[in-house]
Amino acid sequence: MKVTVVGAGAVGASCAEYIAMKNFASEVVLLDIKEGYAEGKAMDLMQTASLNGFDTKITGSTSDYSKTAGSDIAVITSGIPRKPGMTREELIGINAGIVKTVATSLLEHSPNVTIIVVSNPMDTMTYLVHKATGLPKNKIIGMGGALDSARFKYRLAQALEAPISDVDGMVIGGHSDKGMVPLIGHATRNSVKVSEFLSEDKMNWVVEETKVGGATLTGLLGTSAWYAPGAAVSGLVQAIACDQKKMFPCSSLLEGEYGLNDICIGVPVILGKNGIEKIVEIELSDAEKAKMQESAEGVKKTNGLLDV
Ligand SMILES: NC(=O)c1ccc[n+]([C@@H]2O[C@H](COP(=O)([O-])OP(=O)(O)OC[C@H]3O[C@@H](n4cnc5c(N)ncnc54)[C@H](O)[C@@H]3O)[C@@H](O)[C@H]2O)c1
Ligand SMILES: O=C(O)C[C@H](O)C(=O)O
Repeated sequence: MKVTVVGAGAVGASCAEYIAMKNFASEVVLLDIKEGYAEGKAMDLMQTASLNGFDTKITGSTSDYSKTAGSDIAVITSGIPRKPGMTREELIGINAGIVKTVATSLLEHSPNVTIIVVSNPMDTMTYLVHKATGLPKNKIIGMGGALDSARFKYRLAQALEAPISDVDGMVIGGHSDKGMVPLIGHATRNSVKVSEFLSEDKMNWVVEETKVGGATLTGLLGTSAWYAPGAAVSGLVQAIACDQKKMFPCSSLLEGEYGLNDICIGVPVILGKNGIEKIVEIELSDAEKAKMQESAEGVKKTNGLLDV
């Protein structure tokens, strides 16, 4: 199993590290445009192999896509991150050009690749990869909901004063400060709805903190987060590489599901060796449907800025 990660910055290196630590891939190629940067990150990570006990071979490449040839899975993290006070949507001007070039270069050397899009604004970048590559829709996956759901569970555990392993919950919709739809009505503590334990105010707090999860970290760090994003990507890569049939909310091209068309947005999907093997349509309340609709309108507005 060969995995390429484009962009050897904070998120790309974290992806490579978590993938290697899980020891399921034979090879990870890191690629960046900064001369020597991916090679340096790869060497540093390889020097953790004997310490951390993995056999995955990590190599680096400066802009040489021939090194990525025959990749089964590629992760696109190249592009700029936001700074405090910015929205993810403001990154489109620079990141759209980068993501389009990267996706087409990947495909030239790996025609059967499955692409996981991370660069922001992620739902729009995922849509752009569809338009730019023409790959089948099961082979293009946007990562956002897996991360947002992890943040949702973190806040749920805090509010419940419970261990995270006790809680379950999912975030669908667009990966944006306003567009996320944390499904608080479906969230559980050991199969019991969290509304049995939490006041309306506490549940609202959980939802609002989840939606601004990325912005809160950007404010603290001065740039956006990388540990949880890298871990979330590694979970998707592993589900595909190991044919796990695991369910994650991912940005997926919709053709009528959830009443939406011609849009990539976060919905629950089953990930296995064929990428997105199924889009799962869950029953939403009227309020949740309205939020999903509003979220989709936001994503479509950003898609409208693309030159496709
Ligand atoms: N979807 C998500 O949940 C999620 C989570 C975290 C970050 N992100 C996004 O991921 C992106 C990367 O974030 P980061 O913190 O790693 O940024 P970073 O600046 O640390 O790394 C980005 C890397 O991309 C490289 N790059 C730029 N253009 C390139 C090109 N044409 N080809 C190859 N490499 C190129 C840069 O040299 C840099 O090393 C940002 O757009 C950020 O918003 C998304
Ligand atoms: O917040 C960001 O801009 C990066 C990423 O989308 C995140 O949610 O951490």
